[in-house]
Amino acid sequence: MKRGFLNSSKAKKRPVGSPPRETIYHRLPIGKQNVEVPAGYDAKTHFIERDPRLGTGVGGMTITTVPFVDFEGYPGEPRCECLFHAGSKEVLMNLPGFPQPMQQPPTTTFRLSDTPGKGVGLFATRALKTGDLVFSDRPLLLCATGIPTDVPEFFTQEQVAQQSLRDLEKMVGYCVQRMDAETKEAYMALKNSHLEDGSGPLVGILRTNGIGLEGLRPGVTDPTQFYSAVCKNLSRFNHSCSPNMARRWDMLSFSYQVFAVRDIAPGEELTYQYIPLEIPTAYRQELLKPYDFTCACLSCTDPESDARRANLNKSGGPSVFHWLFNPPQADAWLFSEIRRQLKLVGEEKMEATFRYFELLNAGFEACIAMGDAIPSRRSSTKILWDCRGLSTRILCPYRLD
Ligand SMILES: C[S@@+](CC[C@H](N)C(=O)[O-])C[C@H]1O[C@@H](n2cnc3c(N)ncnc32)[C@H](O)[C@@H]1O
Repeated sequence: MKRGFLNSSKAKKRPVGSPPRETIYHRLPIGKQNVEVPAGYDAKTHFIERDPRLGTGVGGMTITTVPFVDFEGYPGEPRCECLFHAGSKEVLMNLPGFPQPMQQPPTTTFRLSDTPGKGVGLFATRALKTGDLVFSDRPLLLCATGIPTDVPEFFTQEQVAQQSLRDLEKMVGYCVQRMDAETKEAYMALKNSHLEDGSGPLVGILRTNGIGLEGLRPGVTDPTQFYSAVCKNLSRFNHSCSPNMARRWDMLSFSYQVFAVRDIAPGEELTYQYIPLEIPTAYRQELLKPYDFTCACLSCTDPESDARRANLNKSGGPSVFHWLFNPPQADAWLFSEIRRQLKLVGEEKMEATFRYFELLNAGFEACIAMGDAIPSRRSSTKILWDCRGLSTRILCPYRLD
């Protein structure tokens, strides 16, 4: 065959009689796959590697390292290899005071250790209090998602997906090549649960360990167009549907900060959520499939758990607005309803969820609305106490800004 034929416009035309491809395949495959893609369709995404002090330029993607220049005054700060969409680098360059060093707790809080049936996990080395900073982690790799793949029209959906995996492997490869030996070793040591679905080895690690990151693309709201961050320690957390950790992204230090959402005893496993927690068990197990394990946490094995979570997730939960207007309720209703729901949060251990954050704030507002600024005057001490300890420090895990 003539060289370059597969990339010619003639070759890209759909053969007569073949069905048109209606939608672009966005979901990457999981499980066992064996999809053949004709050779010759290499990634054509254009990216540039520029002087680290310069921006991305118009329309292009950039491979760069963050912090961009020597991190004066903070030697030894880890570096993150980034594949940036156009505009993301400028977000950081225009951030007053960027970059800042990562905040760390005064003493070590965790160790990595093998966990039966789960691989490596994190364990507390000392007692941790609700709201404590457990560690900060700058990603090893921050990879753009939703990168378009240029394929001929006659490719099936499965072939499009396979080709985008190949293109991504190539681009992650460029980033990994730039890592220093230690960072590369840490990346390659991470778990890969995508061994048979057509992902290459680097993309397999990205898909197993990547954490969605938004806030770096001004004006872009499509979640498939954000970033995936792979971290040295954060990516070692095992999942629980009742996690004891929550994370927030700190743009200035370009790192995730991890907090305890309840008191933790020395030796306890530290866990966080890979998926939303307010949904029923069967749905959670479905969403966990790409990670290739069945969750056997206390909630997943308790037949009463779904009912409790459904009760918590009901719309029109207790709020000052509801108490006043919708329809008006007695004072006692607001506090008793907040307490009833907080009890459910406690039973289900869902302190890492946005629902808990909302309930604490509802309690806080209720105390103010009823003139109860001094906690001991009503039996709302616990609510106020939790508010001060938690909601000021922990942001919703889904809202990273
Ligand atoms: C992000 S990694 C977590 C760290 C991993 N355990 C390791 O050895 O590096 C995700 C992988 O950990 C394992 N895992 C996480 N949570 C688990 C759980 N609750 N039960 C069993 N395996 C789990 C699965 O193999 C999953 O693909």
